[in-house]
Amino acid sequence: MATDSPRETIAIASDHAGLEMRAALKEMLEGAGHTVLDLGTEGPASVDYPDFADAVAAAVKDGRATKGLLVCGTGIGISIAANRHRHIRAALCHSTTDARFSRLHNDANVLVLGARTTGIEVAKDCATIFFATAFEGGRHARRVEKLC
Ligand SMILES: O=C[C@H](O)[C@H](O)[C@H](O)COP(=O)(O)O
Repeated sequence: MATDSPRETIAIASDHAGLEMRAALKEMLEGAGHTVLDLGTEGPASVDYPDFADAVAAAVKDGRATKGLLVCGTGIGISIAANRHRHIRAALCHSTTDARFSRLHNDANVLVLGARTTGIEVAKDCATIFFATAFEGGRHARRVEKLC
């Protein structure tokens, strides 16, 4: 399997539903040597997931982060919001296979997880694989260019 540089600067954010999963993934990613830019939410109060997708998209756009990680209840709403930004390719992943191919074939730059639909151990494995796998390029590059 092709792998990226093992170090990324990752902008992470979640709504209230993703708070605990985000905290666990932050700890894991920092332990693996990545730099994490944590963009909230700060506490358990109910918030709106588009605001957090927008915050991560902005960090990727202005270079504060090389990739992103978003969590909401299902991962669906925050994926929809993130993918409204033309420079974002957000992949909602439920398995390590999703995570691997989202990088290999789609050059996804934001990993999305659902805290109410995916267990924490699968989520950690998805994050490990996503941030360690390089884009394959070749025929996939032509297709990704058409997304912009
Ligand atoms: O796609 C949306 C997300 O799953 C949200 O996390 C979810 O809708 C939040 O629901 P609630 O406000 O009932 O916690």
